[in-house]
Amino acid sequence: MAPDITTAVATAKPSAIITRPASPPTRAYVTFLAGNGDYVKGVEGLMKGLRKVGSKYPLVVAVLPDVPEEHRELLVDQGCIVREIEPVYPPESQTQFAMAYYVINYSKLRIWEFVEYSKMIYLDGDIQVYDNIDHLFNLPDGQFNAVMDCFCEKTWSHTPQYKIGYCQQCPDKVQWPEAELGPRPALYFNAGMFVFEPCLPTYHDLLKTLKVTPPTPFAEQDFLNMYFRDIYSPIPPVYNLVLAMLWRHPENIDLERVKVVHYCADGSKPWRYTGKEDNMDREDIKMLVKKWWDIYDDESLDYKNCMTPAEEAVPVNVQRFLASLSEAGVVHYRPAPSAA
Ligand SMILES: O=c1ccn([C@@H]2O[C@H](COP(=O)(O)OP(=O)(O)O[C@H]3O[C@H](CO)[C@H](O)[C@H](O)[C@H]3O)[C@@H](O)[C@H]2O)c(=O)[nH]1
Ligand SMILES: O[C@H]1[C@H](O)[C@@H](O)[C@H](O)[C@@H](O)[C@H]1O
Ligand SMILES: [Mn+2]
Repeated sequence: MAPDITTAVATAKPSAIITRPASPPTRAYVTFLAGNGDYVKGVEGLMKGLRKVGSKYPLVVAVLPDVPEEHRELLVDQGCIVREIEPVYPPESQTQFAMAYYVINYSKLRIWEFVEYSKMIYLDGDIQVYDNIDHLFNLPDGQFNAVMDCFCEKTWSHTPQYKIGYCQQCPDKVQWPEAELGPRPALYFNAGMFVFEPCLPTYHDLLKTLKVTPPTPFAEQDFLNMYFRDIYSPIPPVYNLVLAMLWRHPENIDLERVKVVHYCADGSKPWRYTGKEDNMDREDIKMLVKKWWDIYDDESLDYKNCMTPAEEAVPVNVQRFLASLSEAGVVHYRPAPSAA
């Protein structure tokens, strides 16, 4: 076993003594926001959810330039760290109609640039956290952790998996026909939630690789699956409940234990919910949509009602100013040192 740091220092030769303590790992949650629509509600809700479960780490929101100032202010007032990112464009020759979709999704790759953090947990804006998941920051470095996806919904109809009824959630139900289709595909994660390490060489390589990779229907999700296939290490579905699992693979889910819910099924975004789309009238869906609203509407979770007296003493405009200096690298300041 490697000696701990105190032993290492005590037994080191004088020339090897560490004079400055190694800085502790810096960690944060990160989400992504594009446009002037209603996804900002999802991000406000997510911030409040992280606070409710007592997360120790801040939430960084990577925003595209088209996010209006009012929305950025709502997020700062809610205790988020807002960071603008440049859009990432897909390789040329793509049909125009899909352009916005690809730009939105590929821009997520910019978060690898946030190297002031050694480890981050990415969460989509349509995710809510119902239990503390800070322990995921302790997963071993050098891996890419995320939850395995399900292939059973119509959104997958373009794939051979869907066509033959194969799903990695129940790989024995329909066997993968190796003879006809070749080796079984690598495990595939949903990219609404993942644990990763920001890193500049990786960031540059991701963008370089993207330039020579034709866009595919699930955009950056397909791309990340391809790029990280060798270090992908699955984590249990409780860390990203893709809602279709409730009706496609109920035997794999214990709803009571679910920590993170991803409102990705068609019609399930709580702030747009009408109950009309397929499966949206299920009792478990109604319960989960209500649970999301309970957090969003809970004023006691608003940042202004949770600040310590010391934090409150710093006016919001000064906090914003400090945050922008921090972003520019002039000072180190976090408007919300923790979500709690
Ligand atoms: O107008 C938009 C659209 C998307 N988003 C951001 O982009 C994320 C991804 O979009 P969705 O959550 O609507 O997409 P899905 O969950 O249906 O999509 C899944 O597939 C996508 C690619 O097809 C991405 O990989 C996404 O992370 C993954 O969860 C959102 O959560 C949100 O954070 C916006 O801010 N504004
Ligand atoms: O991989 C897909 C993709 O992320 C879709 O956008 C989502 O709606 C599906 O549930 C998921 O299986
Ligand atoms: Mn999503």
